[in-house]
Amino acid sequence: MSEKTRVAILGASGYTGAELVRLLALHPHVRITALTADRRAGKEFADVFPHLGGLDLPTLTAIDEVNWDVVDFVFCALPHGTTQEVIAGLPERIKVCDLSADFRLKDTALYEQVYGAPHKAPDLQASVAYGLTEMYREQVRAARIVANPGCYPTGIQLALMPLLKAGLIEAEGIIADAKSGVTGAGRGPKEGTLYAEVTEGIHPYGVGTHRHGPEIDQGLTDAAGQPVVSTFTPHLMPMARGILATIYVQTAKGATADDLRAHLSETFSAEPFVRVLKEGQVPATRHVRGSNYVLLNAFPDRVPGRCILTAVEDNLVKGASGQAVQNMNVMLGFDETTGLMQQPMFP
Ligand SMILES: NC(=O)C1=CN([C@@H]2O[C@H](COP(=O)(O)OP(=O)(O)OC[C@H]3O[C@@H](n4cnc5c(N)ncnc54)[C@H](OP(=O)(O)O)[C@@H]3O)[C@@H](O)[C@H]2O)C=CC1
Ligand SMILES: CC(=O)N[C@@H](CCC(=O)OP(=O)(O)O)C(=O)O
Repeated sequence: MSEKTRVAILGASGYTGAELVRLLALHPHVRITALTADRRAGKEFADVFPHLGGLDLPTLTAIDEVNWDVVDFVFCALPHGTTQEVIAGLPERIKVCDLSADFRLKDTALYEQVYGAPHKAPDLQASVAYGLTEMYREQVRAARIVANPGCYPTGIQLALMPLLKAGLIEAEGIIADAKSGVTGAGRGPKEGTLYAEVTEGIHPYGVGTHRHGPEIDQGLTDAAGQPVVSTFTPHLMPMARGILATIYVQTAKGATADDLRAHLSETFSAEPFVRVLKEGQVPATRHVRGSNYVLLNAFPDRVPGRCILTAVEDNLVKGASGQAVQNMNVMLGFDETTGLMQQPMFP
């Protein structure tokens, strides 16, 4: 057995950082050699996340205290806007999977417009692969830096890209309505994620303006081979994890929901983490909790010429840390499912 890959997790005291630790604890080819935090630097990981207290892990440090000589691969789980400079400063031999939004948009001018700040590493951007693994596997395999997709764009693009590529749905009139658990907003304290603000209610946010809209359109445009501008509305749900996307599409002339489902089934038949459900089966966030699966289905609409697609995923797993481990497996030549085959917990 060759030497284990030495992994650093930057932002390990956050939700996606903790999920990375949980998943990597089962990974036979890696060893965690550095964990970083900001406010919690200096603390033991087990004191921050007692549920993972049984693991032998390094103490949380500030990023500038990491000894890069003992790191081969970096997961960057920092807030967006903080990542470009950090990654630009890493030794070139280190491969990176970035969970933030900092490198997801290929057009740096669009990035500046959407995120309201200049891109701090535009030279690196051109070589970054977008890590929607099932759609961009070969680019991921060849890349030194992979931008892990946003949680909402993961399920939405997986449902739509194959259908646009095949010409089974129209590029116009796509509407994605999505609901997320509160962990999607991160662990840092914010008024909007206080218990009293979230429980016993649901509300949309970023209506017509959410920053994942342009990210979704980037993939849809690539798949359609023509510009796609979609409608995307996220909602915050009184639950900890999970995303459900309900997507309304105009079918190409003559195409039915059965055709869409059959094409998705065929496209993903060899994919370990994307399952297309049987006719009429309704996906639920409870069916993917803690797992790296995405479940898809297609339903007929009463409105002639329209269909309804559904996608569910765990925002912290396939929507973040699970997909990041999947991308690492591809980048480093490991079996893609290594460390990721745990089944969902139910209920
Ligand atoms: N949550 C989700 O479902 C998803 C999140 N993402 C993205 O992944 C990234 C991490 O998200 P998440 O884990 O939810 O975030 P959290 O807010 O839970 O964690 C953020 C982490 O970054 C550290 N940190 C915060 N500010 C700084 C700073 N200025 N310099 C260095 N470290 C800092 C925090 O340390 P400390 O705890 O000490 O403050 C913590 O370890 C974000 O970019 C997010 O957008 C992507 C997909 C899904
Ligand atoms: C519930 C919630 O607040 N969700 C986050 C998205 C989390 C995520 O995947 O995306 P990023 O990596 O792009 O931050 C939001 O809407 O901003």
